[in-house]
Amino acid sequence: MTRVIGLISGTSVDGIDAAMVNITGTEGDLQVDWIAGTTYPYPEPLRQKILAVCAGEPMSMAELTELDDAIAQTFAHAALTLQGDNSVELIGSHGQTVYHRPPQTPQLGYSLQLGRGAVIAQLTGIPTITNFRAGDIAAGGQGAPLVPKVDLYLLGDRHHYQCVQNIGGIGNVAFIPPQDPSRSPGSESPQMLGWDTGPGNSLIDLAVQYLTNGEATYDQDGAWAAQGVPCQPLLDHWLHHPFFHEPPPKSTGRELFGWDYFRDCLSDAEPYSLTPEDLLATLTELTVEAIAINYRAFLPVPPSRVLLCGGGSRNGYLKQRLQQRLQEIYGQSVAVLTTDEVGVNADFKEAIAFAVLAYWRQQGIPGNLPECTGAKIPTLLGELHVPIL
Ligand SMILES: Nc1ncnc2c1ncn2[C@@H]1O[C@H](COP(=O)(O)OP(=O)(O)OP(=O)(O)O)[C@@H](O)[C@H]1O
Ligand SMILES: CC(=O)N[C@H]1[C@@H]2OC[C@@H](O2)[C@@H](O)[C@@H]1O[C@H](C)C(=O)O
Repeated sequence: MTRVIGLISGTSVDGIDAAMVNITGTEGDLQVDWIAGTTYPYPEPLRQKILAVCAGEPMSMAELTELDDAIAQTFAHAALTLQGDNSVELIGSHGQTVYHRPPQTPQLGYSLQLGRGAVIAQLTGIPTITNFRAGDIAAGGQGAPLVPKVDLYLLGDRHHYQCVQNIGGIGNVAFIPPQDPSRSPGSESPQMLGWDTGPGNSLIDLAVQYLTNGEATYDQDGAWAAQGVPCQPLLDHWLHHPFFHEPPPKSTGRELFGWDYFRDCLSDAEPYSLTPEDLLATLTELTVEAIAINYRAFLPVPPSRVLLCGGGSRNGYLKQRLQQRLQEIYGQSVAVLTTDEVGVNADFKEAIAFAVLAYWRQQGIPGNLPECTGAKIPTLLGELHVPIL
């Protein structure tokens, strides 16, 4: 058994999710037992700097290195706070994505996560694995999504065609066909798939901040959007965005669905004189429709159930709209649950996944799935930093 802490701050930049778990087994026999989790907020000035650099604001190398170390120190504190009196053998730290560029043949992708591992290892005294995306990218992959292989072993089911749908700042899906070991060798099952579906909460959050002058950061439970009506012509216009129609493998980030895109949305919306409620309903519908379009175009069979995770799984209005939309496109009811309902904490699944990816790195097991990232081969993910005692 290995006790591991997984750390991540995602594209919402809402704080560091830290999960402490006990891990045994390898792949098919992987067992992850939950011990504790916490979300450790960034100090507000640090959060603002991260959002600024994500929005493309210029920064000197000196400022960038300061930011890198400030993030590493905050991640280390999050790990130490969660660790308490427990003995922890390994940390898997995703870090903070500040830039993500998907590959464009012949150019490789590039993905930059800040919070350097040597500092985290030194401050915590715990071996730390970081920089998980680089190995997949060097093998020609998108470097994302990396969580699907963990989803496969934690959430794979004998009978269901499942979609594990993360709705963070950005949305991503892992499509997992039934994992029935008794299936006869000749009876081919569709392969596992995974890709980014487009905006998750990023545009909804930006709209709430814009509409409240920064007083609020998100639409709790979707209560504000639920009072509005989506503007169909505007939605149809936004859905022409090529990312929604690009076949997988594909990945994205705040570079595509951040402030600049939101400003374009606002100017597109001007002729319709929408109320705040209608604007939020339309942006929420964009997230729903992006998921539905991607499923309809790229899944080989309809999912029999969808397991939601990430903060968007707490948005009751969004969840209800997704269920209705999937029923409309497939002409049959599709169960939409949260991963909590099948035993995996929906708020901490990504943090748990980076604990598992670190554990796999230590065991010499590849963490990527080429069918999801487009990498040429399965590769070891991450770099090990050992504290100097
Ligand atoms: N109760 C809630 N109601 C509605 N939305 C919520 C609720 N709780 C969280 N959210 C949304 O979830 C977002 C955070 O989600 P999450 O932490 O999964 O994103 P992330 O991990 O930063 O992003 P990514 O998965 O893209 O890296 C918040 O910014 C907010 O929009
Ligand atoms: C570059 C980057 O940080 N991408 C994230 C982001 O957040 C959601 C989506 O875009 C996802 O594919 C990816 O993270 C998750 C943890 C992944 O790699 O599976």
